[in-house]
Amino acid sequence: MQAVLALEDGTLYYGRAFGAGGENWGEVVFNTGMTGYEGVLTDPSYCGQIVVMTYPLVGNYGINSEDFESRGSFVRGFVVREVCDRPSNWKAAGTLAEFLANEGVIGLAGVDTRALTRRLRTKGTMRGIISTKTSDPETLIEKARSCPDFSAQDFIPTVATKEIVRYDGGDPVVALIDLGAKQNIVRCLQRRGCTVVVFPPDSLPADILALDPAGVVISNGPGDPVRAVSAIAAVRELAGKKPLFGICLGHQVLALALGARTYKLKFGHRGSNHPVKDLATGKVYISSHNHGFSVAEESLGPAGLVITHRSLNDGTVEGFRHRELPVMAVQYHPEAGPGPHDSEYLFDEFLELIGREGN
Ligand SMILES: NC(=O)CC[C@H](N)C(=O)O
Repeated sequence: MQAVLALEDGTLYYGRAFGAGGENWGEVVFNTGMTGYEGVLTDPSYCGQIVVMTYPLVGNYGINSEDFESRGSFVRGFVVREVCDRPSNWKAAGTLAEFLANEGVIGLAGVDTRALTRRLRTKGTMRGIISTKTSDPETLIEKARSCPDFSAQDFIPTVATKEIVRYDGGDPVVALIDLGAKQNIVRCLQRRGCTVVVFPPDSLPADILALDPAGVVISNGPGDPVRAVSAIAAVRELAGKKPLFGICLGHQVLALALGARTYKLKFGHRGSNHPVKDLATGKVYISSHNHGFSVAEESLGPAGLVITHRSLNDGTVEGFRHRELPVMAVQYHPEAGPGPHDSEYLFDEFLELIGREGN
C-alpha cells in the first residue's frame, strides 16, 4: 500500500505504508539517532509529532516492551528510509510494523529521509499530514496548511498520569511531577535507592509538600512549555522549599517559573548523538536530546540562574543552576533511553544537592 507525507510548504514524499493505515497530522521533526527507535516511539515528548529517522535502516532489532519509555506510542506518524521486516535480536517480541499497527501509528518507508531532513533544517519544522489515502495530494497539502499551530495545543493531559503512583525503594523519597515522564527517569532514581512518587501534572504544591519529599524532579514532556501553566505555578512555589531538578520540559518549566524565557528553535535537537559541554568541568558529553524549544540565555541572569551546560552544535543553553537556591536543570536526557548513559552522573549531582540541603 502506498502512503504519502504532505508538508505545508507543498512538498510530497511518497513511499510504502507500514503499521497502521489512515491519516494523521502533526509537526514533522527529525531524529538523528542511529539506534533507539523503541525509546523514541514511546517517549511521550513526541506527542503531536510525525517523526522522521535520518538513520537509513530502522527496525532491525525488532520491538520489546522492556525498552519502552511509557505505556505506548504517542507519535502521529513514523517515517523511515528502509524498514526491516525480519528483525534479529534475542529480546525481540515483534516487528516494528506490528508495533505501529497495534498502536495505530502510520508508518511510511522508502522515503529519502536525509533529503527530507535537509528541507526541515533549511525551512524549519513544518506541519504535515501522513496518509495512506494518496489519490488527492493537493487536498492533503491544504489540510497540512490548516492544521492547528503546534504551540496552541495541550498534549500533557493525554500523556501524563492522572493518579499518584508510588515506586517503592529506599531513602530518599523523591517526588516526580509527571508532564509526560520517560520511565527511565524513575529507573535511574530507583537504581540510586530512591523511592519515587509520581504526581499528576496539575498537582498542587501543597499536595507535593504533604509527602515531604527530599527533592522534586520535574519531568520531560510534550508541547510548548508556556502551556504547562499549572506546573509552572507549582514549581514557582516549590522553589526554595525543596531541591528541584528539571529535565527537558521540566528544565523549561523551571526557567519559566523563575522568570526566564523560552523560545522555539528552528528545527530542534532530536537524537542520541548531541555534544554538550559541562561548563564546570570542561568535559564534553555525547547525549540524548529531544526538544524543539530552548531557554533564552539572556533571560537567565535576571532570573538568578547561571548556565551550566551548553550545546556544542548550536551554542544553546543545555543546563542551569540557581545562584542561591537548590535548583538544577538540564535540557537534555540524563536518563538516556535511548542514548548514551554518560550523563547519568546528573542524578548523582541531584542526590548530592538533596544531601546538602540536610534531608
Ligand atoms: N523532551 C522534552 O521534554 C521536550 C520538551 C518540549 N516539549 C520541547 O520540545 O522542547
